[in-house]
Amino acid sequence: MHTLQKEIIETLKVKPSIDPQEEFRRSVDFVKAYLTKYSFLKSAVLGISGGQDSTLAGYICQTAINELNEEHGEGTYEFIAVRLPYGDQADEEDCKAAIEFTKPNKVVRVNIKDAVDASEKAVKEAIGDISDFVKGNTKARERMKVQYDIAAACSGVVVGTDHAAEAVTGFYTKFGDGAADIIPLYRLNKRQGKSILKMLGCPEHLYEKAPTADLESDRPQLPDEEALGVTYDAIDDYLEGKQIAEKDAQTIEKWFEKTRHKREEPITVFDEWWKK
Ligand SMILES: NC(=O)c1ccc[n+]([C@@H]2O[C@H](COP(=O)([O-])OP(=O)(O)OC[C@H]3O[C@@H](n4cnc5c(N)ncnc54)[C@H](O)[C@@H]3O)[C@@H](O)[C@H]2O)c1
Ligand SMILES: Nc1ncnc2c1ncn2[C@@H]1O[C@H](COP(=O)(O)O)[C@@H](O)[C@H]1O
Ligand SMILES: O=P(O)(O)OP(=O)(O)O
Ligand SMILES: [Mg+2]
Repeated sequence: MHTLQKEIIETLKVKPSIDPQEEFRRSVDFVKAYLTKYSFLKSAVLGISGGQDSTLAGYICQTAINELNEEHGEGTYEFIAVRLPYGDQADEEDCKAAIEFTKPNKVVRVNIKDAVDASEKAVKEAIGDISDFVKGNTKARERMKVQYDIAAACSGVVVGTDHAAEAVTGFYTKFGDGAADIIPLYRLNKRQGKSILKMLGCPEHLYEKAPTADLESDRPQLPDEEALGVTYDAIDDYLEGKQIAEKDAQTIEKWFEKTRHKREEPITVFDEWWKK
């Protein structure tokens, strides 16, 4: 095994194989324990995109909230699913299916288009043109901002969907979807998340769907694998400690190094990691 591969697996705490039921319970218990530790917390807030990760995180949250309400009285806690389209969402039907499967206590919808377009206009006036790619990251940050507004108004925590297969490549927007209060999928790779959804009886098309950040208007629904230049199968194998094609390992490790800053706190005079 590559030395870096070993370091990555240890850092991201990935197991070579999982028992889906056991890992599901571990995440549910984690959400329950966190919410009950701080008595003012009453809700879990999560953006539901119609993709695999938010479907899984949503089901985990709703299960945790249902159990908390059984233990503490109906209506004490709620899971708030947040729809955050930029205008019309191409995979609207998947989003509806994810909500039907997770059965949130509450669904709210905030169209982020006006806010993102206003920000783009103001920044363009100040500094000149910004690319569609940069605007894509503004969408992710606007989504996170809205979730924090809702969490603040509803005594909630913002739930993130980061997991090992995204963390290793840093395939998320810094302080956008990379920002959250709790991340119950941390430690899982993509196929482990899929196996949990399968065990839970999730509609197959939601976990077999091509993962997409869907941030760029010029390249709608661009598959993550195309943007990354490596498949999730290869990433998952790498994270499970398997030997993969040298070219794929190099691609993964290049992303890992390039995005190291995203997995650290903002850099201070005391930090040394970036000098290596
Ligand atoms: N598929 C899509 O539709 C789509 C669109 C946009 C972004 N993305 C993905 O989302 C992710 C976010 O993109 P990104 O990484 O370009 O933007 P980002 O905003 O997440 O990170 C880039 C920013 O991080 C900071 N930064 C960069 N290198 C640094 C370093 N060495 N030390 C400290 N700070 C540093 C800078 O502020 C830079 O602007 C990427 O993985 C990208 O591919 C996908
Ligand atoms: N369209 C969306 N509506 C609500 N929430 C969304 C939307 N797109 C993304 N999100 C949230 O961001 C994370 C990360 O998405 P990636 O596909 O991994 O980039 C997603 O799990 C939602 O919580
Ligand atoms: O984060 P999601 O739910 O959008 O899943 P995916 O990353 O598979 O698009
Ligand atoms: Mg997605």
